[in-house]
Amino acid sequence: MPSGQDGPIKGTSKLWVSLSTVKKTLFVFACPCLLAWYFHSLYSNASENALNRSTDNKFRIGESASPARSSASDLCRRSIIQSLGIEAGEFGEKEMESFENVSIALHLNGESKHCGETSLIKLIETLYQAANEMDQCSFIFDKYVVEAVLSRAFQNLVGQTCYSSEKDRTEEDGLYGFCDMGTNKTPILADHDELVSIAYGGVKYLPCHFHTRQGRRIQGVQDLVSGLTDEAPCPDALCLHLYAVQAGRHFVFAPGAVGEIIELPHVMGGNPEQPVYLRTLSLSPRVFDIVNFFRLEESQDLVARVLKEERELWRLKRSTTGPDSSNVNKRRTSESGFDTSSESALKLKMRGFQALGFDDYIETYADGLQMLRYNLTTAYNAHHDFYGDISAVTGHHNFNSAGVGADRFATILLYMTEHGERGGGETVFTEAWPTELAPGKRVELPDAIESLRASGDASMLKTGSWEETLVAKCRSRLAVQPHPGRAVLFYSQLPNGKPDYTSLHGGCPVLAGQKYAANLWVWNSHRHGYSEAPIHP
Ligand SMILES: O=C(O)CCC(=O)C(=O)O
Ligand SMILES: [Fe+2]
Repeated sequence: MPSGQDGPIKGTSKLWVSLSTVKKTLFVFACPCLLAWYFHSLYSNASENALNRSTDNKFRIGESASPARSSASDLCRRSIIQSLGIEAGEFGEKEMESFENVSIALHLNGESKHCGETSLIKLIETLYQAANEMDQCSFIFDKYVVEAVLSRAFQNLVGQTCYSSEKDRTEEDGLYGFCDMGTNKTPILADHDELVSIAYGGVKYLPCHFHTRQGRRIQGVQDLVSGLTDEAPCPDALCLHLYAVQAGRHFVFAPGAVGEIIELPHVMGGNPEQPVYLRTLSLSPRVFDIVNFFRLEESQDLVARVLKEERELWRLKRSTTGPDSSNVNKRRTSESGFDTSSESALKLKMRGFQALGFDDYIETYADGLQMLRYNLTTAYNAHHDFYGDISAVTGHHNFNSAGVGADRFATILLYMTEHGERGGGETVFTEAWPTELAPGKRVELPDAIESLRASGDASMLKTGSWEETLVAKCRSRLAVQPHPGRAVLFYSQLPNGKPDYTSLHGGCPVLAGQKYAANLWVWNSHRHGYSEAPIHP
């Protein structure tokens, strides 16, 4: 059973706060200048091998499409080129030529290995074909149109190798079968109605959304070019890695190795002068340090505030578990309280969404910041932060995140204190081994218990108690040591929404001092208790 308590619900209306500069591609075609026509003629023949549909209604790559171009296709070509900033003189012929050498790797959400590869120039050519076929030529490219057009272009370019491995999908479905997981597996997110579906072969598919390796959502055609700077210098000759994310799902970071760094230049951290970046601690479960996420004063402010809190629902008191905050759990002996409204809590929640690759902060997807206090010997035994499909218990909320339900998706744990090497208080991931340890050096639990007892470090705990066993795990499994200002991210769900059972973790018994920490929980959709939340049928 996860840490209970969704936290008091502040209100039932959606609060939308735009986090990032909304990069809507808004290029008004006011003056069809010579340059546009130059590029128009330069590229007028270049796209004829793109997005071709054969008579059996399957996409074919590399075959020639009908060369007859309508004026709509001219408009598409001009508008895409203009969206790249070329008409504004930002990019000249040389830049366009250089796009040919820029490779783009497409990954399925959460996959470190790419499933397909193309060049930027091919993608641009295919984009205007796709926009034309979808009747979406315009000098104003809405973000959702861009996503639909990109989905269609990638379906054509790499759809033969980028497809879903889910049981109910085949190679034939290509990328569309991945982007649209079907009505039973597509949670209705806050922006669901804005999605622009793609009609193909008599079927309508929901589009993917596309993110850079750092998690930024592609919002306009020009982001394909500005995204390049995120990757410079081109690693392994692939200059831009894009991640296709299924409709209804969220971007999940996809490192290839422990220790890998992922910079988050779009996130303004605790110290605005210093960069924010992820350091990969584990691949399964996916655990990361978020370096420079928050600063000491923010942490002190949160602690001071919760200590002053007197209202029953929010004040620090013995923690409970379960979605309705009703059960005192013998295996969770900490105290907890909620900060749903302070400026620091709101700022951190917004920063958390931004770090996760959300382009909007959605209040109904977050619990209130949960403040934690652990006195000597108190702890939280290994648990998952997701609830699982417990609709039978709660009666109405649909927690089945693998379907259309909503459950906890990711946790950002904030630490406010430190306890020294042997002072406990770590967060242990009991299914993962310490990063730096060679496989031959791993210590199994019975040996870990024996050496703990020999050390006398846990003498204040009852022999044979779950707390003692937990300390032994904390010393032999992947454990994150608390430090003031340290923040750790881990996912409770897999990229397809299924619960990640390897995310089992616990708060280790505190053996020195008093621990303060906070949970920032992000759900995959509207959380339990809100009127928009998914209801079990
Ligand atoms: O205190 C910790 O280190 C972990 C806390 C935790 O996992 C929780 O409250 O859900
Ligand atoms: Fe937890």
